[in-house]
Amino acid sequence: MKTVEEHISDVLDLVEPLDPIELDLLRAHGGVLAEPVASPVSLPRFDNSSMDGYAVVATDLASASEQDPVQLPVVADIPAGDPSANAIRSGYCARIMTGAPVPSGATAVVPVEWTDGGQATVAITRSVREGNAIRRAGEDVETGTTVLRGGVRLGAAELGVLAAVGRKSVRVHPRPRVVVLSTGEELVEPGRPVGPGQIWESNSFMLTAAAQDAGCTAYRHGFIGDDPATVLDTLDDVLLQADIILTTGGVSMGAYDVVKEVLSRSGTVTFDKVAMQPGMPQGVGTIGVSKTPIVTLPGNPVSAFVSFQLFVLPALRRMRGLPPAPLPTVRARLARQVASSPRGRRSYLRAILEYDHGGDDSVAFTAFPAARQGSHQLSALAETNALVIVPEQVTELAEGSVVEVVKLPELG
Ligand SMILES: Nc1nc2c(c(=O)[nH]1)N[C@H]1C(S)=C(S)[C@@H](COP(=O)(O)OP(=O)(O)OC[C@H]3O[C@@H](n4cnc5c(N)ncnc54)[C@H](O)[C@@H]3O)O[C@H]1N2
Ligand code: MOO
Repeated sequence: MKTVEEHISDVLDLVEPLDPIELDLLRAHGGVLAEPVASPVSLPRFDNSSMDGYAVVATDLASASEQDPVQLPVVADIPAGDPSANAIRSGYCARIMTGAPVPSGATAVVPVEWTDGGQATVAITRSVREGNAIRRAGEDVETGTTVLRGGVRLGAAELGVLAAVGRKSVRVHPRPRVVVLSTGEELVEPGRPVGPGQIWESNSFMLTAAAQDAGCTAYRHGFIGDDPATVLDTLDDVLLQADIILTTGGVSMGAYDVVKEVLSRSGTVTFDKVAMQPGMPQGVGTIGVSKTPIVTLPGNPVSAFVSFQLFVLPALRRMRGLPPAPLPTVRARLARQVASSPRGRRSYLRAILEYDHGGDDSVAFTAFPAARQGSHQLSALAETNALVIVPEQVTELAEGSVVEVVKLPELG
């Protein structure tokens, strides 16, 4: 059997960062920057006031006090955005608002709270240090400084920085387009009646959402039956809209395992058993002249979910221009025993992971494995936030054992 690591590496080998495109800022949100961005200007661009008050020559106020305020004539009124070149000299002041350019000659700004708020002349009751309440040009960013390096994910703060340095658009690796297609003759659209032997389709909803959570644009193509010609035609149809295709079902040993049958004849997909539980039957390769990557996940819902987290997520990260890191793991103490795990396969047990600050050693988490661990038992998955790893050669674990645990992505 193939190891988990071998399969991770085979899936990763199929993908590369998507070619960068220029996108307006809000469309670039969630994308990964494909260029370093330097600021063409200083930030702040000009000396400006950080408070509403009066621009003064600080030395004029050396003697100012509550009892003996200094009176100054107000020779200008400077709102934010004022384009005029204001100036003051000793013995005068200008009323100024937050963000307004400091007039030449001024050496400090006195907040309005230290004054009587006068408009023709103002009485100032406190002295002020040089530079008070003045934000100097370039003290945030100097012209030419790199404000964002290539490879960063564009979230709220990054978009703010880009706009602040005047960028309208940037080059980003776009969100990968993921098409999700499930197969199975037994499947019925939720909301429709189910007949004997039929079940409501769930994998494609789950994986489409998982791909969206992973920063992709995901399309739920839905599901198709087990007719090889239809599967082939459908794959042909979705090729154009996909950077990567995910299928579920039809990859094990059954007489009607249609994905395996069709893709064994066309494309480069190889099918293997991976030494893990759940998620043993897996396939990966490319299809079409475009050599679109395709990952064929097993049909059991828990198997499909776990396989997505282990194999597909790192590949999606690489396509987005990020390092293809796996999900993080932590060490945790088992809150209950694991009675059995198949020898020779690595188990990923669905579990609730809790931070345990009362721990008396370096293990700061406790893992509560779900009671229902079947590949079909989706309800247990819905309550969990982690996967306990039981190594290939371990067949049981006592309560209290320290284990490695994969943290599943948190909802954003
Ligand atoms: N003789 C063998 N049988 C099986 C083996 C094996 O090695 N030898 N492997 C088992 C394992 S492990 C898995 S996992 C499954 C994988 O089977 P397929 O990928 O071929 O999936 P299906 O047979 O189509 O479906 C399996 C199971 O999941 C349900 N299913 C499928 N698609 C959906 C969907 N979109 N939404 C909800 N549920 C779905 C389906 O009804 C089946 O119950 O094979 C084992 N068998
Ligand atoms: O290995 Mo299959 O993926 O559990 O049920």
